[in-house]
Amino acid sequence: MENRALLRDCCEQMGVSLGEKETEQFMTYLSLLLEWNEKMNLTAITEPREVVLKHFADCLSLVPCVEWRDGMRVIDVGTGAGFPGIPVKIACPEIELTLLDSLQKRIGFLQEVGSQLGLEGVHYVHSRAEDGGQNPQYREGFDLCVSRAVANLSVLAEYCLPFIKVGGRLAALKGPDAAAEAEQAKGALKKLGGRLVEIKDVAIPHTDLSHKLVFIEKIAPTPKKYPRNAGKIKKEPLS
Ligand SMILES: C[S@@+](CC[C@H](N)C(=O)[O-])C[C@H]1O[C@@H](n2cnc3c(N)ncnc32)[C@H](O)[C@@H]1O
Repeated sequence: MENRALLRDCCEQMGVSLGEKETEQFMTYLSLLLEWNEKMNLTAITEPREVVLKHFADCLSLVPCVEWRDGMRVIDVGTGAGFPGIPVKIACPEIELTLLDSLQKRIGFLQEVGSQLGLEGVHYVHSRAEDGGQNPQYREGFDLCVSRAVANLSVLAEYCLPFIKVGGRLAALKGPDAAAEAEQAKGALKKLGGRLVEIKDVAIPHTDLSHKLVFIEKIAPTPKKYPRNAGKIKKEPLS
């Protein structure tokens, strides 16, 4: 199946509506990703079909699981080449999206993607999550934080929860060990003002792959001492 048709079929099966314009935006994103990947390390996945399934469809699986609102403030922590933030933004253009990553060259790539796709309401932030979460400009300023493949849930919670408003959510795209990670992160979530809401199983069409979506609600402000510095977070994960 040709890439456009494959993407549209995945979307149909997942209940994501994608028009002509959005489909073309994905095709431009695909070309840019593969072109820039020859000059810099953006993704280990280099087959166009695999990009459509393992990056685009994988990230779009989040779309039917969230109530998207006009002007909703969303941050993607450790976005890398834009996953899951850019696919979500293409499918839900009404959100305000902040893409944060600690690698400047990836932010440069994302700015080019945003410009070529004509995306509006996207903010590009070169920062470590630990620094961004202590910055008053970003702290507790988001309705939703999304993240994929950045850290285990205890560490990820310390990176992400400081960005989220009380009443907002973290949606983490996780592998098969999500439940065990969530169990291990219980103490961390409590200290950071979070509460596990649900873990959803998601199947990716046209593959035998599945992943888990972990939803955490922010129920209390995060104490000022979190996030700690990078060394501390990794050496002594909260428990
Ligand atoms: C394995 S990649 C995953 C990228 C993307 N989320 C995806 O699913 O394809 C991890 C990304 O997180 C970024 N990262 C790791 N630690 C970070 C931190 N403390 N603050 C901000 N970004 C971080 C890295 O630069 C990298 O781009």
